[in-house]
Amino acid sequence: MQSPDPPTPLHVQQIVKTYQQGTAKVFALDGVDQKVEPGEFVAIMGASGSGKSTLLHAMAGLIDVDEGRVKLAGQDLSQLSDAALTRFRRDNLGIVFQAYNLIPSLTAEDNIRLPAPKRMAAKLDSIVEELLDRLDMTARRHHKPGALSGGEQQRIAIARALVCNPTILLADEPTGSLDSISGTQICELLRNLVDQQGHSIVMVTHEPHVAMWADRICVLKDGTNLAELRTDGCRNPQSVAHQYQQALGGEVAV
Ligand SMILES: Nc1ncnc2c1ncn2[C@@H]1O[C@H](COP(=O)(O)OP(=O)(O)OP(=O)(O)O)[C@@H](O)[C@H]1O
Repeated sequence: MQSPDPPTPLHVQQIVKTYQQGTAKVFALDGVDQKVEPGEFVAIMGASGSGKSTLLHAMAGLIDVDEGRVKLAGQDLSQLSDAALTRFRRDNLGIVFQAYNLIPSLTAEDNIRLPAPKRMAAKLDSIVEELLDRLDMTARRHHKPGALSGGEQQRIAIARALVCNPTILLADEPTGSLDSISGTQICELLRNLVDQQGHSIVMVTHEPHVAMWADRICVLKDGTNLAELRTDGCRNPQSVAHQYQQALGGEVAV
């Protein structure tokens, strides 16, 4: 018998999110759709204020939306209680931030272990070993974040995000605090997670040379889907910048 198809990792349907700014109501998201397939790497681009972070936070269930639905691994997040949502997020979602958000007093290895629930105890050692190896961080496992470079800290943050084997990895400007060499290494690492491990990734970035590592680029404008760009695996920042510029109808530096 054939095994059933895996559920769609992430399906965002017509989501609207407003904020009150003084007397004005701001539509941070105004009817956004997005579907991420298994093993797909999607970048979200857009000008400052276009809604990128709000979309990522809505995808992560970190904020409630006013309208529409966020389905993660087939589960409508609005149907879960707060406690159930917290558990569901831990088991199905990995999140990586620009600022790494590691606990300074814990070693690299203990930061990776942090999100794992008790029921994983028996297999946690081997999972952590494998993550340290896969992310080339075994030699640095006993160091605290303050003794690691930015790129190394981000590797540990990615390992921590993967420790529960999530359905999807969300990354908010993961290279934003890194020099270009470390940033490229993190992009290569994310790409390998998709190509070699079959992970699904959504990454917010405003940089064409980072977005080019994705399979597909969703361009937001004023909280709406403006365009979908395909990278076709050619890793060409000029081509991405050109398509992005055309979509926005303005100048974008590479
Ligand atoms: N907590 C909040 N309260 C009020 N307004 C908010 C809040 N968060 C976001 N906004 C507004 O929603 C809109 C979208 O913001 P968002 O941070 O999602 O944009 P962005 O594309 O991520 O921007 P940037 O690239 O500058 O980070 C902006 O107009 C912003 O001012």
